[in-house]
Amino acid sequence: MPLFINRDQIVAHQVHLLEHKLRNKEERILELETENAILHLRLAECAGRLRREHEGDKKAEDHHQLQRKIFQTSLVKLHTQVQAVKQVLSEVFAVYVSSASELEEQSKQLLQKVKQASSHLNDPNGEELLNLQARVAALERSLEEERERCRGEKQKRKEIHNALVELRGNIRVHCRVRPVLHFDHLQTSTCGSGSASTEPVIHAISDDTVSVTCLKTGMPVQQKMFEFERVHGPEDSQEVIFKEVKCLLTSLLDGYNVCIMAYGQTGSGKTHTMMGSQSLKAKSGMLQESQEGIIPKAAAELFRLISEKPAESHTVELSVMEVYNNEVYDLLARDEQGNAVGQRRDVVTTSSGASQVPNLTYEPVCNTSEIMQILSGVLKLRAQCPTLIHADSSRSHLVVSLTISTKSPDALALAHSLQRAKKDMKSSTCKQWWSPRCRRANPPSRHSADELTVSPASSPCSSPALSPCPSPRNSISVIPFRTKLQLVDLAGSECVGMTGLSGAALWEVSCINRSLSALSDVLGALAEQRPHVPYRNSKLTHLLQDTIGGDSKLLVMLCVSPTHRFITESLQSLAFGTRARQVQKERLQRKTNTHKVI
Ligand SMILES: Nc1ncnc2c1ncn2[C@@H]1O[C@H](COP(=O)(O)OP(=O)(O)OP(=O)(O)O)[C@@H](O)[C@H]1O
Repeated sequence: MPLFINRDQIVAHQVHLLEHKLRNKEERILELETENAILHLRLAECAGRLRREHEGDKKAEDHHQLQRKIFQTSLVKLHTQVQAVKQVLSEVFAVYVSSASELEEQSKQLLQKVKQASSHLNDPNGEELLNLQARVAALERSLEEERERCRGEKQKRKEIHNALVELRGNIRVHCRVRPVLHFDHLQTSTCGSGSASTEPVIHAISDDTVSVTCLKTGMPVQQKMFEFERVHGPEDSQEVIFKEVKCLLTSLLDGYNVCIMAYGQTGSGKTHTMMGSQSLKAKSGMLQESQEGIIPKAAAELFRLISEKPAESHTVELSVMEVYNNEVYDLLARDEQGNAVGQRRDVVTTSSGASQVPNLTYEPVCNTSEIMQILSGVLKLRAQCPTLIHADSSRSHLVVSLTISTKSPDALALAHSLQRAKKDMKSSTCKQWWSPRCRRANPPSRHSADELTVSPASSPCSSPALSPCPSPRNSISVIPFRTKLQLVDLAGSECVGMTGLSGAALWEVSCINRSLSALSDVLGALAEQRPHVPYRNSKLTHLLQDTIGGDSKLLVMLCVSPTHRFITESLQSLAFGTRARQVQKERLQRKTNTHKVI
C-alpha cells in the first residue's frame, strides 16, 4: 500500500466531498422549497375557506335581518287583530252581561209566578181551582163516555162489516161507465139518430147505482136504475177500480179459486180495464203503472202477498188461453222452432168434477214483469178485427190463468182441518153433502184417505177450494195445493148489426154471443139452484167451471159505454149483471129465511 498520497488526489477528494455536500444542500433546498410550496397551498386553501365562511356568515346575517323584518310586520298585524278581537269580545261580554241580568230578572219573575200558582194549587178553597177541577172532571167523564160509545160503534161496524162480507157472497158485480171517447162521435148507418146518439145517457149516480136515461122519439123520458156492489164513473182511475178488486187476492191465498171477468160490448173498455190501454197501442214494453189494468196490478199484489209468506212456500204458473169460435187455444204453446203458436186444446172434466185442459202449457213465473213480458208476446196471437167502433176489437175471450201451488204450513194445517171436516161429514153429521146438488159438485173421490180430495169451487160447507196437484199419490204432508186465479177479458157482447160484420166475422160474433148467453145461463142456473148447471154448453163456461159457482169468488166487471148510441148494448150488459147478481140475492134470501126459521 503506498504511503504517500499526492496533493492532487487530496484536492480531488476534497472537491468530491464538497460536491457531495453541495448536492445534499441542494436536495435539502429542493425539499424545503417543496414544503414551502405545500404550505403556500394550504395557506391559500385556508384563506379561501376563511373567505367563504365569512361570506356565509354575511348571508346568514342578511337572512336573519330579513326574517326579523317579516316577523316584526306580522307581529304588528297580529297585534292589530288581537286588538280588534279584544274589542269584539268586550262588546259581546257587554251584551252577555246585559242579557244575563235580563234573564235573571225574567226568571225571578217566573219563579214568582210559579210560587203564586203553586200557592193557588195548594189552596183547597181556591175558587178558580175548584172550577177548573170540576171542568176537568166533567171533560174526563164525557171523554170516557165518548170512548165507550166509540168502542161500541167500532164493534157494531165490525159486526156489520163481517155480516156484509158474508152476505156479499161469492159473485160480485161491479160496473164501470167509461168516459165519452172520440169514436163515440163517429156516425154509422146503424146507429141511433143524429146528435142524440153521442149524448151521455148512462151515469154513475152513486157508489152503487147507475142510471140510464131512455130517450125514445114520441115517448116520455124513462129513467132506469141498476144497482151493483160497486159502480165506477168515468173519472175513476185504474187504481180506484183495482182497489175494489184487491181483497179477492187475499181470498186466493186463503185457498179459494178466484175469477175476475170483464163483460161488455165492443169498445166499452174491457181490455182497458183488464190489461190497460197502452198495451193496445204497443203490445211490447211495459205500461205506466197508473195505466195498468187489473191483470198487471193483480199479479203485483199476488207476488206482494206471497212475499209475506215463508220463502219458497208458493209457486206461480201462468197459462194463457183464448176461446175463439167455441174452441180453446193454448197461447203459450210453441212449435218446433220455438215460435209461439196458438194450439187447440180440449177441456175435460176430471173425476173430481174439476175442469182441466190436458197438455196446457204452464210457464213458471216469479214476478209481474215476467208475466207482462210473456203476455205482451202472446197477445199478438189473439184474434182481433177492426170494427166500425174501434180498430183493436178483440174477437175472442182471453183467459189469463195463474195457478198458485202452496206448500206452506198454513195450507197444510188447512188441509188437515178440511180432511177432518170431510171425515166428519162422511159420518152422517152432514147428510146434505150427499144431496143431489152437492153430489153433482162433489162426486166421491178416487184419492186415498190420506189425500185431500175437496174439489175446487165445490165444498158445501164454505170450505176453501184447495185442490191437490195432479201429482203421484203422496201423503198429505207433501202434496202442494193449488188455487186458480182466472182473469178474463171477454169478447164484445154487441148486436151483430152494430159492428157492420158479415161472413166469417158474423160467425165469430155469433159464437161470441152464444158463449156469453151460455155464461148467463150458468149464472141463472146457479141462482135458481137448478140440479144441473149447464157448464158444458160452451167451451168458455166449461173452462171457467172451477171459478164460477160453489165457493169460488167471481167478480164480473160490467163495462158500459155512456152514450145513447150504444144504449141497447149497455142495457143488455146491465141486464146480464143484474142476472149474475141474482145468484147472490137468492143466496141472501135463503140465508135470511134460514135465520128466520132458526
Ligand atoms: N175508462 C177509460 N178511460 C180512457 N179510455 C178508455 C177507457 N175505457 C176504454 N178506453 C179506450 O177505448 C178504446 C176501446 O177500449 P177497449 O179496447 O178496452 O174496449 P173493449 O171493450 O176491450 O173492446 P173489444 O171488446 O172490441 O176488444 C181504447 O182505445 C181504450 O183506450
